[in-house]
Amino acid sequence: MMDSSASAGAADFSPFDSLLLLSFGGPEKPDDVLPFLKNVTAGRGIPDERLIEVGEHYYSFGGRSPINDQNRQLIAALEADLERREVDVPLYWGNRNWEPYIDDTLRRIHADGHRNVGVITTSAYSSYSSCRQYREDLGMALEKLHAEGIDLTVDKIRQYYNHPGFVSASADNVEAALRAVGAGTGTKVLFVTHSIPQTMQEASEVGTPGYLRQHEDLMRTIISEVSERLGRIVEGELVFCSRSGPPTQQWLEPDINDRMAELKAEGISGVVAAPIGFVSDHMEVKFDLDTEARQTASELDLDYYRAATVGTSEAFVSGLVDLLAERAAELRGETPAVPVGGSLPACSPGSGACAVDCCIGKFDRPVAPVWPATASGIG
Ligand SMILES: CC1=C(CCC(=O)O)c2cc3nc(cc4[nH]c(cc5[nH]c(cc1n2)c(C)c5CCC(=O)O)c(CCC(=O)O)c4C)C(CCC(=O)O)=C3C
Ligand SMILES: [Fe+2]
Repeated sequence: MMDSSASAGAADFSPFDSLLLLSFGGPEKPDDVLPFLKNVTAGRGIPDERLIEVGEHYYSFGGRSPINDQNRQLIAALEADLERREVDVPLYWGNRNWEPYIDDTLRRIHADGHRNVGVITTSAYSSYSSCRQYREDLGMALEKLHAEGIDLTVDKIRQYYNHPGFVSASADNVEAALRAVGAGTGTKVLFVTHSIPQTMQEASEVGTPGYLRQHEDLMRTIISEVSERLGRIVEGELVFCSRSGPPTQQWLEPDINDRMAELKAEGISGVVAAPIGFVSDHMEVKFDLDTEARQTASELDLDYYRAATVGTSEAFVSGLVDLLAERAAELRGETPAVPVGGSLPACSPGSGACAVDCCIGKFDRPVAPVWPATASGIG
């Protein structure tokens, strides 16, 4: 664990004079659903039928995604942690797809007199959707603001799937779930994440170990940690949810529903779904896991239990603040400890190795922060 520096007075967050939680965003009321979905899918080639279907998921929850309230809670938890460390740097909130939009928030940050923003995103892994696209969002917002005569500097923490805070919070959740179901043999842990197109998976392998290997690494770390804590071998595998895109396009498989049917046929009696791909119980978790996969399990007569997401757990939240402190120290030219749990190295910028063209998308868009490619090439 990193030293939180709490006892040694205020932790040094310079050069950051402001912080930003950058997230996906979601609708707050039924009228928001369609404009939100248009924002998400602009230029992404998602079939209309899929959009209508996903719109229904939101309407069945009153047209309100849980994600915004969860981010408000995460902000409150981060602020409490910063206060404990006597760090007097304000934390703001911006989203890719819904209010408060990133450019509006950056404008506010500037108007409040701040110039150097430290960013946390709500995505733990490397891929276009979960890392680079946020850098593009920042890059495009900065370009827009620059045209208005407003200039800011942004930097962000590394992808944190293997940061000890995220790893231990995730392991705690799997352990708690297995204790709750009192499972012995015959129960399997299905580690669940968002499916992505095969092409996006391949792009993620250019400058990092890749989306898939990162999940597998965390899964193995959790399995060995929880097996040790429970004193028995935990069985688990990686499955996917929330596939979209046209059927002709290859996405990561197996889908959790398909895999549960096979496992039932193989004699498995129950599953624990552990959503390691998501940091809170947003719509993918509430609909794809708690509604759809639970229903599939019930039809298959398979016991089903969903493990918690990291949410606002202490280990996760203080890990994020440690990551901000780590990045701030790097920007001051220091070489802070870059702790990892698992067998893969720290992701950029902790290792300084994220290539400029890492996880490149299909558009030629500016990115911020811009990290130079390094000789090692692997982050
Ligand atoms: C890797 C990944 C994460 C995890 C990392 C992260 O958290 O960032 C994630 C999170 C989320 N995805 C979300 C919602 C949606 N994602 C969609 C579409 C897509 N997601 C993709 C990937 C990911 N998505 C991809 C490759 C697409 C296809 C379109 C494209 O290539 O961009 C669509 C369009 C309809 C559909 O096709 O499902 C929606 C509505 C919400 C908000 C939930 C809420 O409202 O509570 C969250 C947190
Ligand atoms: Fe998504």
